Amino acid sequence: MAAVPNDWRVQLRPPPRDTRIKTSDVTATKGNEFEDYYLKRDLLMGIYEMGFEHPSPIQEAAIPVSLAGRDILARAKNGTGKTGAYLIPILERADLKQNIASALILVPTRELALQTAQVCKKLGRHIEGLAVMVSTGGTSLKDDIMRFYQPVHVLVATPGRVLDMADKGVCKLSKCGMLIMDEADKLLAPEFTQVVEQIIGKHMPRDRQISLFSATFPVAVKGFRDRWLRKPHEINLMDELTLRGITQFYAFMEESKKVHCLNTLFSKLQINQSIIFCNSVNRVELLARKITELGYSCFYIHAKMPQEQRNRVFHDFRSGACRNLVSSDLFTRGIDIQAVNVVINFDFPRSSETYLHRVGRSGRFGHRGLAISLITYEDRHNLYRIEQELGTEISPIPPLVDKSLYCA
Ligand SMILES: Nc1ncnc2c1ncn2[C@@H]1O[C@H](COP(=O)(O)OP(=O)(O)OP(=O)(O)O)[C@@H](O)[C@H]1O
Repeated sequence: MAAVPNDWRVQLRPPPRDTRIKTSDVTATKGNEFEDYYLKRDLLMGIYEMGFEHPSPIQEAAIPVSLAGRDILARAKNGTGKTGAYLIPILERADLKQNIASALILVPTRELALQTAQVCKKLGRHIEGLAVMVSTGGTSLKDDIMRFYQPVHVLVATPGRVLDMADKGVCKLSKCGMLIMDEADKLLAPEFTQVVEQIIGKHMPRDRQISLFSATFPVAVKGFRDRWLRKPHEINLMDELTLRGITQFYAFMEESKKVHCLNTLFSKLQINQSIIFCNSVNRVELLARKITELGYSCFYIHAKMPQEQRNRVFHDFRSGACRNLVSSDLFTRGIDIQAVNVVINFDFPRSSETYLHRVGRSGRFGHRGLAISLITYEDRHNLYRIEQELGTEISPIPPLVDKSLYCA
């Protein structure tokens, strides 16, 4: 019997369908299909096998423009599919005939680099010969150098290591015509800007496409945009700032009562997985110890831990080995763990950007989530300011939190 054009779809092995309710942050689409973008079949296969049935709003807005080669400045809410929005065009356009990188994806943390590379490999799993490489600080320089002698088509990296490799002449970016800056505003914070500008100015070809993605674009981004982007196509899908599916509460208390309060939250809430944020490395370790003493399972992670240990914690938490993770702002951006339904600000963040990215670790892809901030007298002005800046309401926590607000 002659093959019907669509029979390749029958052979696909997508994950079980996600039947949970989703908010309009991801469902309010124009009705496009991935097939509308004329993507190669082996890429489409990877997309469907990820369980992506239709493009999300940011994917609809960014994919066609990016395929056309234009610079992009895209702002969309946390967890609404920005990674796919930039990876799909890259995978479509990467030149597999040359053995040096066609695309560079810069991200601010090593864990996010690993996660992004994993998604890239999964989306591209049917693309024959595709080589995706991760290059970050905290790993052996020698191994990285050896790896660069192998073919690489898509490079996911943190800025410092890639500049080091490019300066040494090991990482060749002369034909790298696509640059993505994910969590772009973080990459343009003082500690990164110069490094990023050197990568572009010294090592990338003049004819390059630069795309910036984030949920937050403070004014600091403007200078960079004016210097490096050429008539960027601007996308802003943030008519309101916080995610629709996330319910936000605060609990007012003295500093000394916070651990007791956390204990109560653990016993009362239905936590699938939680991330608990502290404002310093010391406080992360102290709190993790206290939670363990209370008898709850808990991992912790921060940037001062050895990289191997960080990787292990990230991997084990992601695979569900532990219910709670205490973290510094290392995990504030980009980390995508679908099982996290509760975020707790044990320490209240100082900026509205940090608040937004932290609470966005729950409620991924339009699902429901709960964000609870423990507020002391000193935090009261901050709470008010952040509420104003985000135009959102953070209410006092009720004695009983309705489970339907944050459980599937
Ligand atoms: N079209 C789609 N259909 C179904 N699920 C999707 C689709 N696109 C992305 N997802 C899923 O949604 C989740 C969030 O996506 P992603 O991590 O790309 O969000 P993001 O916008 O980059 O978030 P953040 O701003 O926090 O970095 C992921 O688990 C991803 O697999």
